[in-house]
Amino acid sequence: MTIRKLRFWYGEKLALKGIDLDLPARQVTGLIGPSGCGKSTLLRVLNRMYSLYPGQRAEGEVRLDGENILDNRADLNALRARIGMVFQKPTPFPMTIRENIAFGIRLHERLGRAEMATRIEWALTRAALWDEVKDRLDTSATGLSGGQQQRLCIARTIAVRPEVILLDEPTSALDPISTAKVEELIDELKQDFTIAIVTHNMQQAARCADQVAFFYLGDLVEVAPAAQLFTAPRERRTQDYITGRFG
Ligand SMILES: Nc1ncnc2c1ncn2[C@@H]1O[C@H](COP(=O)(O)OP(=O)(O)OP(=O)(O)O)[C@@H](O)[C@H]1O
Repeated sequence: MTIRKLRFWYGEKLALKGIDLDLPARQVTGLIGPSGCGKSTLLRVLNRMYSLYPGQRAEGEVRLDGENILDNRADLNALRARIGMVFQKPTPFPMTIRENIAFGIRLHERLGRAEMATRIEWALTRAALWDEVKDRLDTSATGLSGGQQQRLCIARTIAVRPEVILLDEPTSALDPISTAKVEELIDELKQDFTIAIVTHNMQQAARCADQVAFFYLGDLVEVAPAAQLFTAPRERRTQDYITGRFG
């Protein structure tokens, strides 16, 4: 995914001021920066979520396999299958574990019963949840722990086989053990998916991300391989942020 000259407005307010960033295939890109710098806004642009809100608009290019997804002619339903999103708080639907996965698949594909069962098992296995839920697929997803619910949301996202997965602070509501599981999962998923993760946790960015992008007040200040950004940042503002001088 390539982002070029991306500007984004909430009404009159310019929230992204001209972003150029590549999300390399099968790598994890960490998005960091102080509160309000535009990280979540960027994710909302990348899956066109803003289109639901009048007064919000984007300018520039976000290309996925060559197609500019900001183009008004882009098919939003198809796009949401290609670009999945996982939010900060686990958001299982109030239905069974099986139905949580099947629901999203049905929006995009018609699968026979056996194929559906295979796809559900595949998604739950890839999300490292299958062993914990295989005997309770027809019970309510709301009975799962927070960490399990978040892995269910990841399973629901990958079940439609997207190309890109956007994660908005996916572990901020989880305990350390569940966080470690989700981080392991991210590492595993990057073999097949292009991943962007917003995080406030710099250790998490250092652990999970191949490259890290530092945002400040709507600008992309610096992007570099994680090891470099955290040990030898080029920009003073990055240095100040990672050493805790602000934010
Ligand atoms: N719905 C909205 N209407 C107007 N301005 C908004 C809206 N949502 C966000 N903003 C503004 O856009 C800017 C970027 O916000 P955004 O939520 O993307 O930041 P963030 O880096 O994700 O912050 P946080 O780390 O706190 O989640 C902020 O100045 C914010 O106040």
